[in-house]
Amino acid sequence: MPDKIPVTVLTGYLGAGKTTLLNRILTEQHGRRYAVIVNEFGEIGIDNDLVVGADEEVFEMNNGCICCTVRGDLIRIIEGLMKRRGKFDAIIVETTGLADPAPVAQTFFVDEDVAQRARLDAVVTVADAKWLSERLKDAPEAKNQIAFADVILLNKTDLVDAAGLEKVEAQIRAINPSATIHRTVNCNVPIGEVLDRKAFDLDRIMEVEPEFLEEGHHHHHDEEIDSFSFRAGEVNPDKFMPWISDLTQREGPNILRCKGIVAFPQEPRRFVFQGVHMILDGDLSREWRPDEKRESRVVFIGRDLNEKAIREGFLACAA
Ligand SMILES: Nc1nc2c(ncn2[C@@H]2O[C@H](COP(=O)(O)OP(=O)(O)OP(=O)(O)O)[C@@H](O)[C@H]2O)c(=O)[nH]1
Repeated sequence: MPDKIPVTVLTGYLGAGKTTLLNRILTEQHGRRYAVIVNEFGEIGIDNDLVVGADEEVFEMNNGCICCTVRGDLIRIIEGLMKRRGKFDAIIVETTGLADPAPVAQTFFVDEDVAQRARLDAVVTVADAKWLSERLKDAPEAKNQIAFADVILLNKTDLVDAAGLEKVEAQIRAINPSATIHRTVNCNVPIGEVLDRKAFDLDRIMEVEPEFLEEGHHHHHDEEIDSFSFRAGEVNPDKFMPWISDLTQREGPNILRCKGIVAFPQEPRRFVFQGVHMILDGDLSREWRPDEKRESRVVFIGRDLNEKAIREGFLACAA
C-alpha cells in the first residue's frame, strides 16, 4: 500500500491571513506539488481567484461551510484526487473563517476510504493578533480553531504592540498549551514549520473533544452573521473609492470581512480590495484575461449590516 497523502487543514477566523499563507506556500520554491481545496463562505467565489494559481490545481467549494453542508463534497474531492495519485505530493484544505475545524479533521478518521488513503498532517491556524481577543469573546469558532491547532501563526504582529502580543499569546496558551506558536507578519514563517509536520495528535484532540470520533455533527453557526455578495459591470473609481472607504469607516465595527474584485473602465488590470473591520487594503493586480468577463464582484460578511443600503450604494457606483 502506498504512503498516505499528507493533508494540511488551514484554518483561522475571517481575514486572519489564511490566503496570505496559502499564497506564500504556493509561490515558494520547495519542489513539492500541492492540490489545494478552498472552501469559501459567500456565494461568489473570490478567494479562489485570489490564490496565485501556478501549476497547482485549486478546487473550490462554495455555497456552504466545509464543516456542515459541504463535507460530502470534501470527501468526493479527496476521493477524486486519490485516483490521480502521483500528480501531487500533498493536499492543503483552506477552510472558511467560520468553520469549526473539528468535523473537517474528523473526516480523515471517520470516512473509511479517506482514512485509508490520506492522513491529517496538521491543523494550522492563523490568528489575527489585532482582533483575536475580541473574537474569543463573541465567536465560538475562533476558540475552536485555536483549540484544535497543532501549529498557530500569530499573524499581523505589525498591528499590535509588545504588551498586546503578550496578552493575546497568553490567551492562546490558555486555550491550547501544546501548539507551536510563531509570531508572523504576512504569515512569514519557514514553510517547513507548517507543512509536513506529522503533528496531528489524536490523543490530544480526544481530550479537547471526547466525542471527536463519533458520527454526527451539530455545529450551529453564529446566526447573527450575514454574508452577501453583489455583482455589477464596470464601476467608476471616483465613486467606488470614496464609497467603500466611507462604508468601512462607518460600519467597520460590524464588518468582519469584505473583499472584492472590481473592473474600472479603461483599466486593463483588476482592482482587488480586502477589508477586516476598519482596515482596508486595495490595489491593482493582474490584467483581465481576454476570456474573462469584466465584472465587479464584492462580498460582505458581518453582523447587523444593512444589505439593502450596501447593495444600493454599490450599484450606484456603476460606471
Ligand atoms: N497589517 C497586516 N495585514 C495583513 C497581514 N497578513 C495579512 N494581512 C492582510 O489581511 C487581509 C486578509 O488576509 P487574507 O490572507 O485574505 O485572510 P483570510 O484569512 O484568507 O481571509 P478569509 O478567507 O476571508 O477569512 C488582507 O488584506 C491581507 O493583506 C499582516 O501580517 N499584517
